[in-house]
Amino acid sequence: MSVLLDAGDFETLAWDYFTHAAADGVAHCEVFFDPQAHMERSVSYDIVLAGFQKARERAESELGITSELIACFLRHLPPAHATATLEHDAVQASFAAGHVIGIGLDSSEKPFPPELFQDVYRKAGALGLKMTAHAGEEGPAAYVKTALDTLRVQRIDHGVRVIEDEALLQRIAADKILLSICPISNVFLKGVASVADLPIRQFLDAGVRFSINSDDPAYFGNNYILANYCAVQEAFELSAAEWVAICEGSIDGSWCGQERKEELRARLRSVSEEWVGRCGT
Ligand SMILES: Nc1ncnc2[nH]cnc12
Repeated sequence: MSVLLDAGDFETLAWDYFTHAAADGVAHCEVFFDPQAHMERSVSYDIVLAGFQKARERAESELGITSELIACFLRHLPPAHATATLEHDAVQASFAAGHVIGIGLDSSEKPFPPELFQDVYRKAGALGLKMTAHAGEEGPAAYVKTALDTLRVQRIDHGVRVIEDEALLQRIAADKILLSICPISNVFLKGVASVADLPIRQFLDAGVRFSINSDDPAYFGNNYILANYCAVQEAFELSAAEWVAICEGSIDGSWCGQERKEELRARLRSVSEEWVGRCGT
C-alpha cells in the first residue's frame, strides 16, 4: 500500500482491476475502498478519489464497465474516527457529487460488533447513502442481526454464518437482503476449510439472495471474480438455471440505477437463452 501516493497510482490500481474485471466478463461492479487507510498515512481523500474517478470513467468508455464506489470504515479503529471521516469535507463532497454512493464496514470483524458504529451509520442514513457492512464472515450470525437492526444496512457482505440461525436465514430470504459472498477469501481467512463448506446449496434452497464476488485480489491469491465463480462451480456443480438465478439476484440487489439494471437483465437474458438450452438445465 505504501506505493500508492498520487492520483496516478490510484488510477493505475483501479485500471488494473477494471482490465481484469473486463477479461472476466464483468459489466458492472461495486467497489470498496478504505479512506482511513490512506488518510491515516497522509494521502488525501481527494487524491484517492481523483485517481479512482479517472479509472472509472475510462472503464466505462473503453470497457463498457459501469461502477460505483463504497467507502468502508475500518472497524479496528475507534468508531469516532469513522464518524470524523464521514464528516470530513472531501468525503461529504464525494457523497454530494454521487462519486461515492454508500458506506461499508470492514477489517477484523471480531471483537468489533456492528452496534459500535451506530453513530456513523445513523449519519450516513440521514444523508440517504446506501449502507452495507461485513458481518457473519468470521463473526457470528448475531452480528448480521445487529447490522440489520442497529445499523439498518440494506446489504450484508459475506454473511455466510447466517446459516447458523434458521430464523435469521428465513428473514434474510423474505426481506431479499443481498449477501455479497467472496468464496475464495473465506477460505484464505479460514472462515471455512474449503469452498465446498460454504452454505451455497442451503442458501439456494432457502431462496436467499446472494452474489459471488472477488475480494482484494492482491491479498487473496490474485483471484478475480471468474476464479470465484469457478471455485463455486467446482464445489457445487450448479445448473445454468441456478447461475442465472444467482445473477438475477445480484442485479436486483445491486445499487446501480434502474436503467442500468434493465440493460444488465437484458444481457443476462441473452446469455441464459444461449446457455440454459445448451447445458440442458
Ligand atoms: N474479507 C474481508 N474481511 C474484512 N475486511 C476486508 N477488507 C477487504 N476484504 C476484507
